[in-house]
Amino acid sequence: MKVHEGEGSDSSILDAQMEYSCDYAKNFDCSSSSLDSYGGAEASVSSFCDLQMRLSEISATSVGKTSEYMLQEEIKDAYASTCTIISKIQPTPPPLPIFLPIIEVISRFGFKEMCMIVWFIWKRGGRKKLPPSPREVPVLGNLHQLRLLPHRDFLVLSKKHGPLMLLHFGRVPVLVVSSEDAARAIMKNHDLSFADRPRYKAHKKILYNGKDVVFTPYGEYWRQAKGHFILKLLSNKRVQSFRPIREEETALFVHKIRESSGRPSDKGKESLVLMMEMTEALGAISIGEFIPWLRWIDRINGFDKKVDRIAAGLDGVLETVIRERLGNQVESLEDKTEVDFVDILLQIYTHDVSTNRDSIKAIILDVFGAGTDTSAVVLEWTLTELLRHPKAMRKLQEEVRGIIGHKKDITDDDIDKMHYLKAVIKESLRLHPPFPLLLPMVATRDVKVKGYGVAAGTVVMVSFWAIGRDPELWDEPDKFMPERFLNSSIDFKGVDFELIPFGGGRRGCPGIAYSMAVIELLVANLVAKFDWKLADGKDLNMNEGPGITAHRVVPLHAVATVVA
Ligand code: HEM
Repeated sequence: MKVHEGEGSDSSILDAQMEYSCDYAKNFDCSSSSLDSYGGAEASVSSFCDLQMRLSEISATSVGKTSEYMLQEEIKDAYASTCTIISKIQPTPPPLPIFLPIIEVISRFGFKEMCMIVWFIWKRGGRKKLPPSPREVPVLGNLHQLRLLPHRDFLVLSKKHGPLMLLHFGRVPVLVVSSEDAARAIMKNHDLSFADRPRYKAHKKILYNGKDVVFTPYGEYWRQAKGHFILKLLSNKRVQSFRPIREEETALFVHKIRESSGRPSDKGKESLVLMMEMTEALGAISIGEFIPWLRWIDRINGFDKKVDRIAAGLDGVLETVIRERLGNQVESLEDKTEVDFVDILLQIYTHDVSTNRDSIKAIILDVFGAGTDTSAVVLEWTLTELLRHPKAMRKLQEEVRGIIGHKKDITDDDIDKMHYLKAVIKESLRLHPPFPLLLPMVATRDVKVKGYGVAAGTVVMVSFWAIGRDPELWDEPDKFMPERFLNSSIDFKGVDFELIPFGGGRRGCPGIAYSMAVIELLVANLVAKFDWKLADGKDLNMNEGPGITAHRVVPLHAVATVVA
């Protein structure tokens, strides 16, 4: 083989090819075994070497000696052998027309340039290799494969098509992520590229055109508003300062169960119904969102009207609260004995000119939607599992009652010692995450994830429902076994991707410490002060209802007996 001076030696070209083929194999996620099944890495490299020799001989000897037509014929032959070799690694070789300019380049410049072009084409080919997809139907894409509980449908589909699966909702590409390592790739390695959220009609209408944090697009407004959450509403110091309110509310809750007279007032009930409707509307898949020319269906089936009604109803409630609170507002929060989220937000509103009333209302909705509703879901499922597993309930009651002794109130120090309680809550979050699909993200640029191309604009749904039940990660994944967390360092703070009920990366949940403080205190009180049994003694329906948060489809009906 003739190598021109300055173009490198045989071995450096070979090295480059080795490197390339390994890199290529990596990009396509070919493990050595999958390469072996294509004839083995060594076989590929030696074939590349033969090819290189043939091509370089042609390019070195032919130019000027052979007519251009003959040269192109020879090179086409060589191309055919390349395709055979490439097809062993890459399912579809580049079509011949793409190769013709390369023939042109070889005849004009030489082998090195050709290598660069082939490398470029392969790289592009790698980026364009799309994740596997189930079969689509015209217009709907894969929408016909989804029913009321998409997380359950995705789990079934991903078992067939893999942990990175590309669906189409109408014409919108939707990447469903169902494994721990794929979630890590997206939420850690590429989290900036997936930091946006989709902009859906219901979010815009209910959340003041994206003035909240949860669904707001990634950008300056998000940065500023999330800063309010992290620094002013949910800092460790603030979570500590909410302790008296937490304890008071827990005591009230316990009192209501004790008296069995826990009926909310009509006004409260109305707001509660609106909140439930909000979470349902925010999680609904509206057809017009994905197939624009079918938007009229949302008008006819009443979806648009429902969203308008919910938005107006919530705005009315929020305006009443804000007016009442502003009327009683004190100059500084220091002057108040008990401070809650609304007080803090109104302080921001009155002192920070860049924050307007809509932002405050949208953020209050985040606190209630992302905060309160999620905790209610965790509480409901945790009690459900404890009722279905009397041994676990007994073990938890023994732990909690043992630690508090004859004391009336449970303190944060007591909670710190309750390891089984923490394991019970983790196990409940693993099996029944309030957001089974976390919250949707959007790719802001073309990205390559685990060898697959993900185009800008693709909506990404990470199914923690699937990850939490992955048999590769969990023994007997469908069983409720809090013990699995007793001697384990796995936590839900967004570092261990096998347990991400709060998401992770830059769009991760800022409310972990706050919600854990509330949930742990509530569960500890409920099991310490009451014995529980199912109201009708029957086996429980374990299905979730529709909506962005996974409530029980049938509300839990349990009977509490006060412990003497
Ligand atoms: C058990 C309780 C909770 C669960 C399971 C939960 C779960 C989640 C999840 C899965 C996300 C999306 C994360 C991602 O995209 O990576 C999220 C985001 C968020 N959560 Fe929570 N959350 C809970 C409690 C709270 C609380 C108490 C608050 C506030 C009071 C809160 C405020 C937020 C906000 C503002 C975001 C949006 C963050 C962003 O987009 O940058 N959450 N939460």
